[in-house]
Amino acid sequence: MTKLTQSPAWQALSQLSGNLPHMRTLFADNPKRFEQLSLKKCDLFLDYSKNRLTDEVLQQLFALAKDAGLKQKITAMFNGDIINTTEKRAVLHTALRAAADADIRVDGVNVVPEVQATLAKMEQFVADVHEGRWLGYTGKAITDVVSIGIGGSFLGPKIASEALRPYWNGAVKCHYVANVDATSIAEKLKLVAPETTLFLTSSKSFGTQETLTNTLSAKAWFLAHGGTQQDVAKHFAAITSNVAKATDFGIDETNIFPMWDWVGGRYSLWSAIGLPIALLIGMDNFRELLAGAREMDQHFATAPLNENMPVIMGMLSLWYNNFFNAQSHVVLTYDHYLRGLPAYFQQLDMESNGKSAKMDGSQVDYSTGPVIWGGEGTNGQHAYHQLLHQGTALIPADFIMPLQSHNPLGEHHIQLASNCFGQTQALMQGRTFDEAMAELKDSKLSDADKALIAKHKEMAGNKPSNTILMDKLTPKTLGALIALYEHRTLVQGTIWDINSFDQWGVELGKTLGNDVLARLAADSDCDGLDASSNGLINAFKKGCI
Ligand SMILES: O=P(O)(O)OC[C@H]1O[C@H](O)[C@H](O)[C@@H](O)[C@@H]1O
Repeated sequence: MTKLTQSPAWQALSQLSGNLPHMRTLFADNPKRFEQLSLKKCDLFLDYSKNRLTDEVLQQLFALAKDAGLKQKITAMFNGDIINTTEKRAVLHTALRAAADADIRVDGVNVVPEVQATLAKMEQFVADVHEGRWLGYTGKAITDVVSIGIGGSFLGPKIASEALRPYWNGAVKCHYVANVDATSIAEKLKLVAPETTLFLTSSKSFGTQETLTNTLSAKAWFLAHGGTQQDVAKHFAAITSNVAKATDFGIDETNIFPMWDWVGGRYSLWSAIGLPIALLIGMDNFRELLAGAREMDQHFATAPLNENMPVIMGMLSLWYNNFFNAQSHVVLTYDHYLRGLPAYFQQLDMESNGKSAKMDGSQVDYSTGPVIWGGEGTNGQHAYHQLLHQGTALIPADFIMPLQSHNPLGEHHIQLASNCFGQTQALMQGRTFDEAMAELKDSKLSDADKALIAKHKEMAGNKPSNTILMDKLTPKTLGALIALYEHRTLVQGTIWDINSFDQWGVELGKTLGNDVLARLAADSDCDGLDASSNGLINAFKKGCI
């Protein structure tokens, strides 16, 4: 057993997990449960009362966090200490949204002035595009931006853009290309004209196969459709920490926006990687997004553990993962604009906490990051919610809903809210056999059939959920919400003693992909790998099955 699983708090939680009253009882026994187990911070309201929680459980969860040195880890992150130890890097996405006069040092140098200078460069660029000063090769203003990137250099900007649709100012359209599948870029290029299109390549490393291939194809298309080599500087820009590679590739140095090795890809939408967002919503709104995240940072850095929203959410999810064998966690957004958020949180959390080596290299003997998945409500209610209610797996859920809609229309929003709250209630209380029988009272079924159907209608309930509310979805509330989930990830990674900021598994995939590429391109048949891989590669080379 490891130090963690032997710790008194872990042992106590293990005991408590088997001896808890049903949540129905917890609510019936304490009329103040909602007031006591909810909090409002940074324009977000968290109701965590529908969880398998007692005061004792909470105390032990916070004791576990304290023993794991969570407070110290939070401070170390904000200070720019090298907490990404396998890559020897600081983890400072928080510096990207820090106050302009903050002093955050990496290797003794304050990084905030560089961040502010980049924001100023973004501001100028966005203004030039919006106000028609940035002209294409025929002298026309830019109407379309094609943003090329993948992973952290794609999903954050795409999802945030989608979420902030009501704030688009209409100056430009933005199209995202990630997949190396040619269909992805081919379909986008059908929508744009070379003389009015700006290509933005987002790649921290400027070495990612998909992104470079898509950028090369974009450039070839540009040159084949009227643009010349001299015109490239008017139509291609990049965001990268590898300026040399980007200039070698042919991007004009003045069109390069910097990022830094202390920003992880999946934490980078706050940097110039967020340029497509700024082009859609304007720089003032982009700064609001940063301000929302900054507020959450201040809260996370200063609030005591038991009043700290990311800590509470992180510890609750860990409670189910480690003590109830919950292998997945579902995020359900009751807002169409937030429909992409589950996929973004999936990347954020699973790439961060999908680890099994501890910081010292030894293996964990407890489960770590769960599968994160989800979708928008109410759609999921007519599909996978069935399994949430009656399946054999315990799946804790986060429900997220703004109280005011950007599209107030008839009864839509009140119905949406009724579904959201109704689902959390159903998950918590379930339905007893007697209740199911009572519902069947007036049916014409025989008593035996009534009893049989009641067995199928019976639901254990006691299924945990959090509900996160905000007045309205704005750049600021979105910033706070995303930062909340970022910090929740750190909380769990700290308790599990894993590095939430590297991604060696993803990198193995990249390396093997390159090896296979060489074999696919070779003249001779492949026979050097396992029989399955040889067979698949040779089938591709033949071009038919
Ligand atoms: O921004 P890039 O260097 O092109 O990297 C794009 C992505 O590559 C890999 O998949 C990493 O695991 C991601 O974290 C990263 O965001």
